[in-house]
Amino acid sequence: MPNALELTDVRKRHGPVTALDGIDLTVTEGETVALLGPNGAGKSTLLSIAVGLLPPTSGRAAVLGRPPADARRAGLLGVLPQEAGLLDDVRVRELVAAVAGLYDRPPPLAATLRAARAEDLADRRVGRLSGGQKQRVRFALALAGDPRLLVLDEPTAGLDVDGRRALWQEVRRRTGTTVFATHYLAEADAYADRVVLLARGRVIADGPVEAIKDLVGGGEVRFAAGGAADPARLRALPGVRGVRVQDGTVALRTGDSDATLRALFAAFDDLRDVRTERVDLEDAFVSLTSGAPADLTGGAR
Ligand SMILES: Nc1ncnc2c1ncn2[C@@H]1O[C@H](COP(=O)(O)OP(=O)(O)OP(=O)(O)O)[C@@H](O)[C@H]1O
Repeated sequence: MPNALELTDVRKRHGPVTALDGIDLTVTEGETVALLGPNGAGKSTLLSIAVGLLPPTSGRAAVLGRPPADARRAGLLGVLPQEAGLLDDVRVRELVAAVAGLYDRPPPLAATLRAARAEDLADRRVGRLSGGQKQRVRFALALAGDPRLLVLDEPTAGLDVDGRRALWQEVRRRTGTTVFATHYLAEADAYADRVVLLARGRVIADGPVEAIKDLVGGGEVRFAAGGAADPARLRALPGVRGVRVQDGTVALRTGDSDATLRALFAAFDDLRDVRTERVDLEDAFVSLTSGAPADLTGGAR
């Protein structure tokens, strides 16, 4: 069975800007994959190439074993691009019906509108809709061919709480493959099986949500350096990824602050000034980009 999505050494240059710098990515059928990364990391460029809306400078993209544009035409691929323009003068029902009409076996229009929570918008003119309502219509267009691969670029942008919940409910309900870009770790956490972390056009980490959460959502445990400042002993504590001793303070980078703290208190009885801090996502991204790629798959991928 072909993979849902396969990118092989994909590079994209815009003049002097390298947007993608050698991306290899395989998504198997049935996976829900979140693409995370700071602004300018290359998420939209990657997704645009994956769905055939942008040609790569070099490398190859395939959707279900076909060139992405073919897969789109065959109704295998549904796309919600970032900031896609919509025709203003038509009614929602006409627009969704016209797009569904491009496919061989589209689901009934009512089902598509319902799935995107756009039924109540059916008779409205697209140009008069609010930003969040337009996003629902874009989602309906992505669902219109009942695709096997759904690619969503920041799908919840502009949606209210109810709209976000409805969108994720629909993604969960579907049996196909979904790849989505988001800035929200919480969305990746709740809805993805796997997270691909991008920075500066490269994949810097790729693995199950829990492993990435540890990596980017870890913390730091600090305390006054005293008898417990032996770095080798500290490095052996559960969760610890790095040890720094500076100006009389020990700082432990950890993927599991609770486990590290428990072991620390059990191992040393002269601890003073113990504090824990969470490392924020942006800090984690910055520190990850300066290091080697993190393989969290145990070589499985
Ligand atoms: N048409 C273009 N011309 C020149 N540079 C571009 C173009 N499109 C993207 N870039 C650059 O490529 C890089 C990757 O951009 P991209 O939009 O893919 O990032 P992103 O991760 O989606 O960012 P964001 O989170 O802000 O949406 C950025 O440096 C961007 O400025």
